[in-house]
Amino acid sequence: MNNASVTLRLLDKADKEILKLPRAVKGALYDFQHKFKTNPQATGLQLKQLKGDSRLWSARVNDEYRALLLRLADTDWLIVSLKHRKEVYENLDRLSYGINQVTGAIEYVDLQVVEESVLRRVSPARPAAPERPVPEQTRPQPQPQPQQQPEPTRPEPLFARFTDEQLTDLGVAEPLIPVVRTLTTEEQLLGLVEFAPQLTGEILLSLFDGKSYDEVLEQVTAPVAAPEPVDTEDFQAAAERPATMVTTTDEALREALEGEDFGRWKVFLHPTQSKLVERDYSGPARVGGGPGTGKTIVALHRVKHLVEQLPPGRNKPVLLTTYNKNLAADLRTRLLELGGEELLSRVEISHVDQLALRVVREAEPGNAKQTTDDNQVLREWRAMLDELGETNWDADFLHDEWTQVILGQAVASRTEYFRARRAGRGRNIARAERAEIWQLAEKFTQRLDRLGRQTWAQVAERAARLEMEREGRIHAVERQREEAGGLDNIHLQDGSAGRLRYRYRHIVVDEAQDLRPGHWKMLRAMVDHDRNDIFLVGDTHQRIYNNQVTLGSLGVNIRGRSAKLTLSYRTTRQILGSALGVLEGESFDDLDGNQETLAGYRSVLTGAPPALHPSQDWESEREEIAELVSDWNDIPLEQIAICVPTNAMAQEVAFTLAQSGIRAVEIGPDGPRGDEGVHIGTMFRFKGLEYQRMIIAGVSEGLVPRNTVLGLQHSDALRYRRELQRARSLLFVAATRSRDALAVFWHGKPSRFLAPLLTE
Ligand SMILES: Nc1ncnc2c1ncn2[C@@H]1O[C@H](COP(=O)(O)OP(=O)(O)OP(=O)(O)O)[C@@H](O)[C@H]1O
Repeated sequence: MNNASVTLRLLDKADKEILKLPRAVKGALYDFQHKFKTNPQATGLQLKQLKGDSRLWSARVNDEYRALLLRLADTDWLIVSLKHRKEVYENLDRLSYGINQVTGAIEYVDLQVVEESVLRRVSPARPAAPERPVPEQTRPQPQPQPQQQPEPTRPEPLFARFTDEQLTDLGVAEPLIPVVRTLTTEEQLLGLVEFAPQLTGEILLSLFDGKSYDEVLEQVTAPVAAPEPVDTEDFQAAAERPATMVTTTDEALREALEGEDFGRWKVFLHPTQSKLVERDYSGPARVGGGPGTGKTIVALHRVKHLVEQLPPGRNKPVLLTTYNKNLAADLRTRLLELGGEELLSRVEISHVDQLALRVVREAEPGNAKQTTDDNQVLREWRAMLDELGETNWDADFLHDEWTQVILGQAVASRTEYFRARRAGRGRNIARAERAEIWQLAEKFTQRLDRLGRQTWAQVAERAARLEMEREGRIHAVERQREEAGGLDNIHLQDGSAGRLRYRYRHIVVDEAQDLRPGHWKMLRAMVDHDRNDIFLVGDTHQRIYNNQVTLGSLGVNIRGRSAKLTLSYRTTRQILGSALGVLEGESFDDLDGNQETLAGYRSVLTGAPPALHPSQDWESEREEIAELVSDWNDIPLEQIAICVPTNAMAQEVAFTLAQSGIRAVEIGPDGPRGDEGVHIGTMFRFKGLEYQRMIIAGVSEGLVPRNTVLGLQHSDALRYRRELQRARSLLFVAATRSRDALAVFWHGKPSRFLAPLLTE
């Protein structure tokens, strides 16, 4: 045996066993992997084949513990479990392993562990359906109710309507079928899911939640099915498939064995995630998917993958960008965790406005304008309209029109504006009205100029123009080179042009749904049209700013390179069902003018349904919130967040909490303004964030959506619809931030968006 090249890997779920072990055993395991890789045959390791079995081996970790290993090939080993010495050698038939015939993944099951987990959950009095009904999308099939008779009949098994063959065709691990047949309650099913291979859990929960066989086949199985026929004897080929979730590098193995804070996201990507990370795309690619499906995780791994393909160097040819400063800081932290300083040193991380501002400053070093946020700009619009005595147009409308149509499409003249497309902008506007708007927009631009201010939309638009001009110069140089017959013998007219290159080789964008058209044009011009040029992740259901774009029209052609993640790693099935209810009836785009749905969006995590808290008035609501936060004293305050409709309400909640002695920090545009305390902010601030428990407060009619939105219903029906959708998306984002618990508060009349939750 060639000891120098021993491969040792860890199968997913074995890490969960390891996490539960005493610290000393983990330490021993760490030493074990080192010794094993040096020489598996070393006597101290007592490597031996388990009786009657060709692939399953055991090795000594310490006096008490043994590692169970699958021998994939001569020098290729896979740790599948870690057990107490006494548990390893009895009843070996219970240890089952094989290659899933649908996905080609290696699966390992300890039937005894699964059976015990199911038995622990036996609770005969409980019906099979979840404790509380959930909305239609995730509603389980009607289940038989327990009989009222003194002699209860046995409840029907959960999966009686499916044949064994159907279950295995979907990808359920074959050795588990007999146990699956015994399940009669949701609790038991959850017991099985805990120790079953990942796919088995996903399939069974989807069926349990009411999805049809065909839906599960399409949404759960097909995305992970092996593209080629599966050889169920070829373990080494199976180990290389994305469907087999294993550690692939020594470092990842060490981390998984070591880590108290071991991040599974760093190592065990879902097969659908890893395929997207590793794919070679012929041009810009997009990954969509509901909240918590790991889009950011995929973006981070994609960056790592791209960096690994780069030739050695010291520059930063990869740009990772997102919507705001806070999220960019978070990306930096996580990228560092994923790949250390070495990875970070090849990646530029900037939020997109910062990037645009840098481009503008670089081109106009004298530009000392102050950049103003949307609220200030709106105030300025109002002030101008007041001064002009203008009552035909309201500030919000003009601001949106200026930002989205005039700046968004880089409209440069009145004539161009007459012709500009106003798709999705609400009511039609006649030519004479356009002339009025154009004049007001010009006045407003001059006013800002005089004040020495600029808006972020102006910066984005300016940066886009500058970058496009720059790209034009790059093309001109290339043409010169070609005409001169090569690089060496050319005489460049512009001395600087020789150094002029695209700024990046690859661009990765998170939170893509909220970028402005100007941002896209700028990014497009920063990278050559080449393989793997732009990779963007985002979810239009979470679009909370009015920046609807059609990427194709901005030069970012994602057609044919669009994919979707559907398994939530954050939100429980209960919260997910309620959150989907909030979006009911709306339709969403795919960033490229087509429709996008959340079909297949699911979770295997289970928890309590959202708690609903009606209150008399705002004051009592705040007091009840303070009480709930005091009750949640089993977790750090920073893991709790409170989300409210307005800034004023955020301050009021913070005040009430302070009176109860609870520390709180507000989340500003750049993130939390302090380290300690419950996080409080408006719904806008929670984009991309995640908390253990979440309170959404003030979900009252008139606040969510705002009265001003409701007022548009008769004056501007299209804009009303759009604003209503945006308000729904805001609530959807807020509701999907929590991992464990969600509490919804309101006073007076509940928001119309809560109707699906209240009628259950
Ligand atoms: N393969 C994985 N293994 C373990 N955890 C994962 C995995 N993928 C994602 N997660 C976890 O799920 C959570 C959500 O991931 P992430 O933030 O990437 O989702 P997202 O799709 O970007 O969410 P949102 O759209 O709500 O911002 C995070 O806690 C992340 O660590």
